[in-house]
Amino acid sequence: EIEEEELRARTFMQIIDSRDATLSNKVTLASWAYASNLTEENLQYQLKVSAEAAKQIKEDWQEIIKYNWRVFDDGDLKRKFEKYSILGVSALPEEKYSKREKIISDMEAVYAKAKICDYKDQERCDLALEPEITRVFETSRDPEELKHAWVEWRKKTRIVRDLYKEYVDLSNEAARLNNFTDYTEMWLDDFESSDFRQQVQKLWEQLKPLYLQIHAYVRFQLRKKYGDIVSEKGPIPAHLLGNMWAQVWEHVEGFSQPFPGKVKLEATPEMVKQNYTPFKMFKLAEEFFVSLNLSAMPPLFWERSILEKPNDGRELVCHASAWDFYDGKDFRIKQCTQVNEGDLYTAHHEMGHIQYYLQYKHQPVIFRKGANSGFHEAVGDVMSLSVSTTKHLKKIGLLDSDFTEDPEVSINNLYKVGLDKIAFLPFGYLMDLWRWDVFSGKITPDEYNCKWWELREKYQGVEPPTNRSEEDFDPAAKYHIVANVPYIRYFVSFIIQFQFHRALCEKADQYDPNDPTKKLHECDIYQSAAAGNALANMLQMGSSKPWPEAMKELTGQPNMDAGALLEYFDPLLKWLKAENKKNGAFIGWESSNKKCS
Ligand SMILES: C=C(C[SeH])C(=O)N1CCC[C@H]1C(=O)O
Ligand SMILES: [Zn+2]
Repeated sequence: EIEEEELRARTFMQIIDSRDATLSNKVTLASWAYASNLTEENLQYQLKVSAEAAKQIKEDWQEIIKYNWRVFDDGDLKRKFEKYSILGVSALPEEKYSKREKIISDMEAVYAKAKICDYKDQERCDLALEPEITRVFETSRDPEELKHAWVEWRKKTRIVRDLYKEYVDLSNEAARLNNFTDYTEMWLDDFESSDFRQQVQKLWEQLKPLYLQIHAYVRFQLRKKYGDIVSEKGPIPAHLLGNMWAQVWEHVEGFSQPFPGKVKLEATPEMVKQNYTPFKMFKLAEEFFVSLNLSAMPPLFWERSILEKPNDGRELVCHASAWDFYDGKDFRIKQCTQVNEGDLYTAHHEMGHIQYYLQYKHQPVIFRKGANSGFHEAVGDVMSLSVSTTKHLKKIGLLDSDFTEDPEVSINNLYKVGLDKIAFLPFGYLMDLWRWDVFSGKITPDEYNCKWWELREKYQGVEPPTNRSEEDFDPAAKYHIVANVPYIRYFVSFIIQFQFHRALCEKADQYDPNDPTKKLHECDIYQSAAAGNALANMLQMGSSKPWPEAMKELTGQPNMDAGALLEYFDPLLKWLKAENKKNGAFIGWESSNKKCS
């Protein structure tokens, strides 16, 4: 009677799948409505729809667990039941479920609506994170102005500290109702690898020497520019690195290029000169995907996406995001796009999510996810690795027409990419190192902030511009913390995207380890259908198979491997080591003299 039960189970799964599609569409529409217009009415509607969905999911789950799915023959059917048998946060009793949903929505709204006063004009107090405060970090070279923005933003976002503690407790309660030890274990279940944390720790250890070199070089350059506020051997003051969270450092490139005096490697002036608009930026991104024989954006994408910040006075979540509405037709991006190079790469990043949605839209809903969440974050960045090459930027007319390649310019560009990709690694790691310990109880609420700064110093070698205390709650200054979005996916992405890039560059005949004229960091896969087809074959799998099988499908081997990133940046590592030696730059950092109490 196993066969008979398996037949019934197959029919039942089809019913569950279509029910899941309808429900997911409704929940996503309500969530989009609120995120795009943060009114009380839209919040109430989102909470109502979310509560109803949780109720329905719990009812379906009662049915699902009645099947003896562990002994089924059909692996595909088994995998569906295995995934549906984990109820998730819907396991919470209704009022606790809604309480937790409201807490997350409220924390996200605080972040989205937060405003600070202008350093130069204290009367003007309407500066939002995007675009105003972001622009200060990218353009100001006044340490006092940067410190003001850094401190004031954190004063406005730390007010969620008590909400966050409740969110942690409710999330752990939900995890335990799913037979996980805590919410950390529930998050990590996604990676389907029992030793995932060890794998990630080992990857960081392989990458740390490269990070130490770029950290030492950047600190040396910042000390030259800003003087003694940057110590010779201590951590780097976080407000001087061109980014609110010091997570990417490309905005210090202008005054720290390995070979100064070379042509500027920035596309922004050309974009402005050529009257680029956000729409044109996304059209350019689409054209890159189509050139690889991948899918164009469907009509609804252009009709329903929000590609620039609305100027009708509404409040909305500006943090860039890509949305799947689970009906095979409606896919959207919401991004408060500015016309600059960084946002052009973000546009490619977000469109990478949409491409993944399009490639797996034929899958049952339960498999319409990345092979793991790091895969989803990597797709768009793989495109940007090609787009950001000087040869590509020149090809699309975004570099000076009289631009000429030479080995020093190549190092300058590799350095610029490194200020994004290498600098990011410890931040991408420590975000969830902190949260894993918070959910597991190793970090208690009375030490939330000072443990955060311990990790920021230990892994990233940065320090706050002023002393901190437990009055502060600096993790909440970062979107993903208040929005309940895991982060280790980005650390994974920044490693595997180089494995994907290397595989695609070989397919595009743009890279050959034995041919010095086909270097990995100069590869541009543009217009290679061979590369695009190989990528599509992997993307179409969705999460229907464990991620090592998807990794093997594209790269020929099943593991995460730092080797591709190290190979890509090897010429830069050689240059940095020599330069740091020549400058007598201190490698690593001594403990900070800033206090947290
Ligand atoms: C662009 C997105 C939306 Se999925 C993002 O959150 N990213 C992309 C890179 C890292 C991380 C961040 O901004 O912190
Ligand atoms: Zn993303």
